[in-house]
Amino acid sequence: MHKDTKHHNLLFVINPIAGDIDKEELEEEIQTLCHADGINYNIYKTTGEEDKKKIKELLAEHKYDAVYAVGGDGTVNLVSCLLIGTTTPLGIIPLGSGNGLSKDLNIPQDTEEALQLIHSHVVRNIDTIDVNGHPSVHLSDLGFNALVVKNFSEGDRRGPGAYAWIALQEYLNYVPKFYRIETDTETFEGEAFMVTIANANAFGSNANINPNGILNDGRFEICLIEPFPKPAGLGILYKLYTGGIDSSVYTRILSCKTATIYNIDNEVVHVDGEPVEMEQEIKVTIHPKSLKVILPVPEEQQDEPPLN
Ligand SMILES: Nc1ncnc2c1ncn2[C@@H]1O[C@H](COP(=O)(O)OP(=O)(O)OP(=O)(O)O)[C@@H](O)[C@H]1O
Repeated sequence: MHKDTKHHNLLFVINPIAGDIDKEELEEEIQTLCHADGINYNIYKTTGEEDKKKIKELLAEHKYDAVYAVGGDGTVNLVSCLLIGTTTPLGIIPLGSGNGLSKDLNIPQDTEEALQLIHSHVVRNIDTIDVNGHPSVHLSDLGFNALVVKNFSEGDRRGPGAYAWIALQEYLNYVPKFYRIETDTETFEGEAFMVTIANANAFGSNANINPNGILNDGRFEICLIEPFPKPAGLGILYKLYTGGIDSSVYTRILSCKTATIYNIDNEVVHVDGEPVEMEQEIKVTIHPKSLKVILPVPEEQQDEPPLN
């Protein structure tokens, strides 16, 4: 068994609806694993109402060694908001329709394997981003994708098929919006199809909008897809799914530590997959290494003796 530290007291925040996956068996597995390792644990099931307040109360009452978010990127964001700037690490058991951050962190997508992180892991620090007071750990967007996310979250159907269908319908009529973006190093002014504020790399769909992003380099990227003729859409999609979007003539990447985005056309915004209402002026700042995350033990360390 290899660990940076042994955890004795865990909280699991389970989103029962995430990914449309039944999680009752998972609760039994958590019980078996924790009992086998002498770990105390609590489970909090989200309701979608006042979850942040209730989890905050649990965190104040108990001294948890780690909190596992069991769900998709929305659940990961909910838990992260409460752990940023603390010494308590975030664990992820990816069980949503979008599990983007867990993929960027190389957390196993298989539930049994991800649960092994309870026994064996390392803890590392990653950057987080503040988007007008909303913490973002993964990817936030203005423009086309944010509109699709909003329509998807308001719809009844879940899953990648429903998302793709909404995206196709919106794509046919979408008109790029106007933005002014001032970063600590450069200024962009013009129309864009999509503006992504990227701490990480790829959306849960595996579309890699920021192939060279590093989660702990003290910087974030603003990834622009500029207006393009509709027939070029397939080529852009291909590059998004093959890790080459930065080579497209329609993209521009601004690497920075701070930025102000003037959302002049009041386009919709999402933060880590959740639609959010925002002012026209959006201030973005990086908080370097402000969140501790639980990760698989890197292969090269697997034969070393445990630290304690
Ligand atoms: N018990 C619940 N009933 C309904 N909605 C819930 C419940 N618990 C959490 N939610 C909502 O689930 C969303 C987060 O879901 P998450 O991203 O973790 O999983 P997901 O399957 O990827 O979701 P989505 O498909 O909506 O992106 C939040 O909008 C939250 O308000």
